[in-house]
Amino acid sequence: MAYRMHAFESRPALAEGLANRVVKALDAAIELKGSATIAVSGGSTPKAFFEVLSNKLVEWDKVTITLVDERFVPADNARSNHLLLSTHLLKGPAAAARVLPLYHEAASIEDAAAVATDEANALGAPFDAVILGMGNDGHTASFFPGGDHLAEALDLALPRRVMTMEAEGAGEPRLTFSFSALHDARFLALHIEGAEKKAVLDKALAGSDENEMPIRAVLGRSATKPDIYWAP
Ligand SMILES: O=C1O[C@H](COP(=O)(O)O)[C@@H](O)[C@H](O)[C@H]1O
Repeated sequence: MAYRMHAFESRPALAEGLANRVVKALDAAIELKGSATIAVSGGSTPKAFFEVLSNKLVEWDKVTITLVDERFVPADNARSNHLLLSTHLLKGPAAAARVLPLYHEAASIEDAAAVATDEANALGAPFDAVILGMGNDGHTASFFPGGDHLAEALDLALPRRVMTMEAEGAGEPRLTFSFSALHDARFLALHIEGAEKKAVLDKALAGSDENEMPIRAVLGRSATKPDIYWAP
């Protein structure tokens, strides 16, 4: 598996280092095509990184931010990844960014996924930056072990899209970008923190079964070599 490891002494140092690298990716995209796109993860890990990034000087009005995955809950739900984004990233200079939510009020989660897919396709591909996280079960985005649509989600032959996912470990039904929409980001990062996540990463790197640990798809088959950002 090919990847670059960036190990930091502390979580604040990681947040600063990753934010600076993301600024570089966004600036380069704006310079090249006048706009930039970034898809970020939810969960607890990205909070400090979001706080640092929100204060960076970027032409944020030219940036569209979306989520790699979302719970099928409205944006005011405490478990919404969108709420995390609104609270920790969409403030200060970054408040000028455009946001593309994955959750939409719709008759069904499938309808919401179709709306999110159409909106994302209008952005153009690939993403300029994708920041993935990882759960202790080896999931990333909403590619959960045992997920009802895991095989389709990881199939690079299928089109870029937002799809639905249900899994025992996922809690609510989920919306997630397909691996085909994420793997070729111009900058592809995996952001993990702590000894437990490092042990999960080491286990993932030592094996090949993507059904057991879907993060292996990212580490083994991404068109873009992933940059792993880790701090104890
Ligand atoms: O369910 C999710 O979890 C992962 C990891 O979250 P963390 O709390 O362990 O940092 C996250 O990457 C994903 O976006 C989120 O929906």
